[in-house]
Amino acid sequence: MTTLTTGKQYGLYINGKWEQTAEMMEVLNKYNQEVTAHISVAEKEHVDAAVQGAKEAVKAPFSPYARYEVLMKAAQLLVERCEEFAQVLALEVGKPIRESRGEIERAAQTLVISAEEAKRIHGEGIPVEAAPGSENRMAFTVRVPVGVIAAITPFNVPVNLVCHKIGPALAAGNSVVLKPAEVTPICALMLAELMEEAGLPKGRLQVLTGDGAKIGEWLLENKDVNMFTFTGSPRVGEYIRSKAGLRKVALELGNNSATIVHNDANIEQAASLIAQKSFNNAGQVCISVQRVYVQEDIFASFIALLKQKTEKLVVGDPSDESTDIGPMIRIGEAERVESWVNEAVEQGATIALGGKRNGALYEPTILTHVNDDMKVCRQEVFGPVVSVATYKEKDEVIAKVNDSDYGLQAGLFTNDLQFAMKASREIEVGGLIVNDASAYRVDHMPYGGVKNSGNGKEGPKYAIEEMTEERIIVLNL
Ligand SMILES: NC(=O)c1ccc[n+]([C@@H]2O[C@H](COP(=O)([O-])OP(=O)(O)OC[C@H]3O[C@@H](n4cnc5c(N)ncnc54)[C@H](O)[C@@H]3O)[C@@H](O)[C@H]2O)c1
Ligand SMILES: O=C[C@H](O)CS(=O)(=O)O
Repeated sequence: MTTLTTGKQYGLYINGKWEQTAEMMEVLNKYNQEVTAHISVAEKEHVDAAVQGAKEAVKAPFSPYARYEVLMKAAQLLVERCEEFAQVLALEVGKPIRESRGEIERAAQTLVISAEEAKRIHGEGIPVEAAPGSENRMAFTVRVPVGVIAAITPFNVPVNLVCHKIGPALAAGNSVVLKPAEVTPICALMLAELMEEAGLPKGRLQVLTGDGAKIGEWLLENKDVNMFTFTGSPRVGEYIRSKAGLRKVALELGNNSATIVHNDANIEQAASLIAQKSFNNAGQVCISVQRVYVQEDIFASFIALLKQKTEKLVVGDPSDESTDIGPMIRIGEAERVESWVNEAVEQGATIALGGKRNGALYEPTILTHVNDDMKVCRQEVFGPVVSVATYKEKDEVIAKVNDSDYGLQAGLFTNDLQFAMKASREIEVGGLIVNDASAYRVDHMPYGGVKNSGNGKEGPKYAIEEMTEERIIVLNL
């Protein structure tokens, strides 16, 4: 197998072999909607073979240092092939080429961090001798792999979010059965090829493509899967949790991220960062800024700056070096966003900028005069739309941010240390970003939400904790 070029047909990656199926599925170029490649469609027998192979592979020795070497080598290969991967991302996601390169650079870092963590997995001494009657005992814990991990990933960041699953899972000594999003599967298949070249033992990584709901169901039915790690929509996440039984489940789900701009903030900086972080990847980022709350004294000047900066963003062909915003993942998704904006306008919102659609391209859109119950505020837009509302008091805005089913990350621009500390105590999120927008992430930080945004943390160190079991060893001396 080589990399994506138009017309290519991809197989499933099972037990180190590429297997093409009779039924194939189209992968579209998201900018021109042309068929660019075909992927294989896994059936139940393929799912079971992949899980069985993963279960066998986990029994073979694979030392922490060997895991470190494989992951470091994979990171190096990814850096060398950055351009090739980025071109594929631009095609299959519609992600602008400069942003695509950024994703590949981050993914390589995620693999490096995972490699480093492979050498640091450790337990602790437990002073059991402190208990009466246990004077002659000693104890310590070790962390052991959970076994076979099913990793199910979304379309929007298909290289780095796959690396956030396979990196820590392999570093911890597990096997992985990966099910990438059906609309953006090619990069995951290329990653499997790269892992093999980096020396990953056969069977440690299996990749299944095809119908997400069917493969998901067969994975859930297979009792040899020990853990599910899922990134995607709350609807599917909740379903997986309901069917996984007593097995481990880690969920990274959606958000309708809020960012506060207080009247003492650097408004220029806030407007620049919010303009950038509301519209990256056409707003299809789980921590993308969706709700902005601006202190009412500075509303007019903030909106003027935000418009000025957003107007400069170039919408168009993701392969073009000058493009800032490419197409959404499907024309239907752009139509949904258009209908939500139109509905908000009917309910009293004003379009300060944008609001127009051309196929899958939706212009970066700023809404004002919104209320918290409009879909564009209450639900996850997952598109290039930001809604700006005002507030008077600190308690009021904290309550507004918290009036959400979600809680992944939030942003706060302020120079008031007391406010920043109050917000860090009271805002219900997995991460609060002070003097930046909600969409800040580096790959070694703990990352994950509360409420309907999920549970469990990613970032290799934290994911490894989820992907291992703590076992206590007690010595009776
Ligand atoms: N919190 C995070 O880190 C994070 C990161 C990226 C995306 N997301 C969220 O992902 C969503 C967008 O991604 P999406 O549209 O690809 O999500 P999605 O839930 O539609 O799909 C995610 C994955 O689940 C698979 N799937 C679909 N039905 C399934 C089923 N019944 N059982 C098992 N798997 C099934 C899909 O094929 C895909 O691989 C947004 O809500 C976004 O916020 C969250
Ligand atoms: O879509 C959500 C992603 O987790 C954000 S990031 O690409 O990891 O920064």
